[in-house]
Amino acid sequence: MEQPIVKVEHLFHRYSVHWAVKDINLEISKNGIYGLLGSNGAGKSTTMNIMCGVLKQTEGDVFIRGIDTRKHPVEAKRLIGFLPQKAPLHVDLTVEEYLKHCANMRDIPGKQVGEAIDRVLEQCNITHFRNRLIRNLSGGYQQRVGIAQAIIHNPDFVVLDEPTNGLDPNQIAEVRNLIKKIAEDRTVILSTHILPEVQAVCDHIFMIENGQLIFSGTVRDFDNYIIPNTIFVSLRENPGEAELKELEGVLDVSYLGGIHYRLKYNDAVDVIDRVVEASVRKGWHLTEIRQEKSSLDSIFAELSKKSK
Ligand SMILES: Nc1ncnc2c1ncn2[C@@H]1O[C@H](COP(=O)(O)OP(=O)(O)OP(=O)(O)O)[C@@H](O)[C@H]1O
Repeated sequence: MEQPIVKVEHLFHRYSVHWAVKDINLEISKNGIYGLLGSNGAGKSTTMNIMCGVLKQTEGDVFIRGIDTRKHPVEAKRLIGFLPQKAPLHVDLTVEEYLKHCANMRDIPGKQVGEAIDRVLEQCNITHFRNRLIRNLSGGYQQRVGIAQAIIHNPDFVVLDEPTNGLDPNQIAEVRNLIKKIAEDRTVILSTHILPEVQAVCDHIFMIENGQLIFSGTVRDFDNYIIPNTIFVSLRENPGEAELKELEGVLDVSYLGGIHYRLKYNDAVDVIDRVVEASVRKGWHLTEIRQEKSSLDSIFAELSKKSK
C-alpha cells in the first residue's frame, strides 16, 4: 500500500515549561491544498517547523512518504519545500543569484540548476525579474521568490507559513492563484489565521487551538459544522414562513419583518440552491441571500467546546 504523503503521530512540543503543541495527529494521503487554521499563538508555526525538520519535537513522530523526519532528516527534507513565516531571502542578491544559491543548498546537480531556475521562474511568473535585486521587488513579488525557493527541488510536499501575511489585496489574490497552480501536482499545506483564506484556497481544513487539533475536514464539512448555520433571505413577494419551511433541507424559519427571513439549514450549498430554484419557480423575487457566518472567535470557542 502507498505511504501517506504526510503522517503526524502524537506530536508534542514544549518551549521551556510551555506546551505549544499537545498530541497532534494528522494524515494527508491525497494531493491538494490543506489549511492549518488557528488564531495567533495556536501552535501553527511550531507544527510546521517540526514537519519541515527545522525544529526538533519534544515527543511524537512525523513521516513524509513513510520517512521518519527525525531518523532520516536529509532524505525527508528532499521531499519537502518550506516557506517559513519570514521568507529566508538574501535581499542583496538578484532573483537568479538567490535561486542558484538555493539550488546548490538543495544539492541539485550543476547541470540541472539552470533548468530548475527557469522552471520556477516561469511557474512563479517572475522570469522578467530574474536580474532584479530582491530588495527592489514589491512584497508580493518577494513572496513569489520565497515560493520559488520552496519548489526549486520539485518537492512532493510544500509547507507555507502564513504566505499572504502583510500583502495588499491584489498581492493576496496573486499569491493565492500561484498557490493553487503549484498545488496542481503536489500537496501544499499553508497556515493562516484568516478564515476566508482557507475557505477561498483550501480543500481541507485542520484547525488548531491551544496546541490541539480541534477540527479536520473539508471546507464544506467545516461550513456545516460551525454554529449557527443560518442564511439571511429577502424575498420581495413575501411567501410566508410555512412555504419556506417546506423547502427540503430547511430546519427552521424566522420572520424578521419586512421581506426578510432567517433560515436554519443543515447543508448550506444545497439549501441556497433550493431557495434560488424555488424563488424562480414561484416568482418570489429573491433580492438578497447570504450565509450568516459566526466570527472566527466564536467558532474557535464552539469547536473547543465540541472537542472536549
Ligand atoms: N521560541 C519560542 N520560545 C518560547 N515560546 C514560544 C516560541 N515560539 C513560540 N512560542 C509560543 O508557543 C505558542 C505557539 O506559537 P506558534 O508560533 O507556534 O503559534 P502560531 O499559531 O504560529 O501563531 P502566530 O500566527 O502568531 O505565528 C505561543 O504561545 C508562542 O508564544
